[in-house]
Amino acid sequence: MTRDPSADSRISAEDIRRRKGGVPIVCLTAYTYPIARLLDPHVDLLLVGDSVAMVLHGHATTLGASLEMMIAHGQAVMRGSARACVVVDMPAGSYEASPAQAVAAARRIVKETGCQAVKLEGGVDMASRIAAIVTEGIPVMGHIGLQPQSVEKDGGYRIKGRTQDNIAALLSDAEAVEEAGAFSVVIEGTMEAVAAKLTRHISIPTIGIGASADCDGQILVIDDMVGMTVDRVPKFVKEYADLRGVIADAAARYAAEVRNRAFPGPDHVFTTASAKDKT
Ligand SMILES: Nc1nc(=O)c2c([nH]1)NC[C@@H]1CN(c3ccc(C(=O)N[C@@H](CCC(=O)O)C(=O)O)cc3)CN21
Ligand SMILES: CC(C)C(=O)C(=O)O
Ligand SMILES: [Mg+2]
Repeated sequence: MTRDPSADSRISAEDIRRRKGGVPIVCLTAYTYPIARLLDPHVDLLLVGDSVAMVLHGHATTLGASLEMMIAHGQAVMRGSARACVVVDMPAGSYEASPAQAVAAARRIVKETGCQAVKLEGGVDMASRIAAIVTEGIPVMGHIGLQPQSVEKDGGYRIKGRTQDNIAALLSDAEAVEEAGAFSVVIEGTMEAVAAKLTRHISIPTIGIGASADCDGQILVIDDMVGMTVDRVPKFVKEYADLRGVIADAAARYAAEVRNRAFPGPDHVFTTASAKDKT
């Protein structure tokens, strides 16, 4: 049940673009209908990240995400959100080959999910893909710095902007993404001072993750933020809740009550004496 998909009350990519330098833009990932329902009132932007392949599907890296996977989760998030700008990650292998491949994948994502924008990883090297998608009328969010889809090429998740060469490359990437027409850009896993410098250097909003409080907005993976991630969480994550603990405790109490026959109790079964049956 998509809530009012045509309503212009939904935050657009252009609305996000206009928020450069203003109140920080609040972003989180979302992969499912119930989480989209819960987060939508609190955030400006929901990202259906390809991190879904790791966080929900148990793949070792985001390279396990497919176009079909991203579309299925994008549809679920759109059904649960009414207000946020919804952005869907383009998975590895769906846009690198050519601008034409990128346009075909972006069109399919938007057509099948109704999302507001797509995101892809890369700077100077992927600027032609961004420009081609934007020309089709589909807003694009960039993603520079630490690019998880390049984890095999980089030999791990390495923080960027530690050397002068690296800083110059990041500045070129930020410029290229802006010039290609992106409405905003994620800056992931960079030295703090570099993220702040990139934010001042370009006129589109920067969304930081493991970056800097001086970015124009912040994003985290929802499961990390609520303490649901079972694998090691990156250093930059702040856990605002302990859902692992809440779920483990609930499972332990349920298991004990099933074993000692305390569950189901009188309120959880149908008998002629129970009020529930009189409806
Ligand atoms: N659950 C989850 N949350 C994330 O934020 C996230 C993922 N998964 N998977 C894809 C990427 C990978 N992320 C990461 C993971 C680790 C570091 C990190 O701590 N890097 C250290 C160690 C590098 C190394 O081992 O070589 C660094 O100093 O670079 C950074 C970003 C962020 N992304
Ligand atoms: C964390 C963000 C930026 C992301 O790309 C993802 O979740 O896939
Ligand atoms: Mg991603």
